Amino acid sequence: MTVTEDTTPVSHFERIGGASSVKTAVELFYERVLADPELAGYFAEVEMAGQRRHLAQMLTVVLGGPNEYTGRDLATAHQPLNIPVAHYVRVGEHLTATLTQLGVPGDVITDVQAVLAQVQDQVVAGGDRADA
Ligand code: HEM
Repeated sequence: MTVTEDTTPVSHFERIGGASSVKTAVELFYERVLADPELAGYFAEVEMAGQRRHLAQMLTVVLGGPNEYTGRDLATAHQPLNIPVAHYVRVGEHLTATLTQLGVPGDVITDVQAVLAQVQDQVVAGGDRADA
């Protein structure tokens, strides 16, 4: 029986090791992004310490940890950047590769990818679907 797997309230956040694991993942993720010549330019003027903090806070929420997010909403932060779908896909690949490299379980990665798909319209150019 695997009933306990479905009913035990252990979040993905706890399973992967909590805040320190998220911090490591975010650091590795931005190392990859900044080393990618297709993406580095977006971050040329960005203050990366705050950027890492905000992504770590957001990833924590996505993984079912505490919500302490203090950044802007995703559409406000990304719509001015005119990001094409190809770059959105590339960023998602870097995140998946990072989580895989760190040994994050496959079901957690699948759930993170599902959230990435949900926010695509807020992130990519012209996709702002704020239900006004
Ligand atoms: C795929 C899902 C994505 C998520 C969950 C995400 C998450 C975030 C978060 C939490 C922030 C901080 C907002 C703030 O500090 O107020 C941010 C900012 C930023 N993101 Fe993303 N992001 C995503 C995709 C992308 C992509 C595809 C690019 C570029 C190709 C990108 C480039 C940036 C840049 C340059 C900033 C800083 C904007 C500024 O400071 O004005 N992001 N993102």
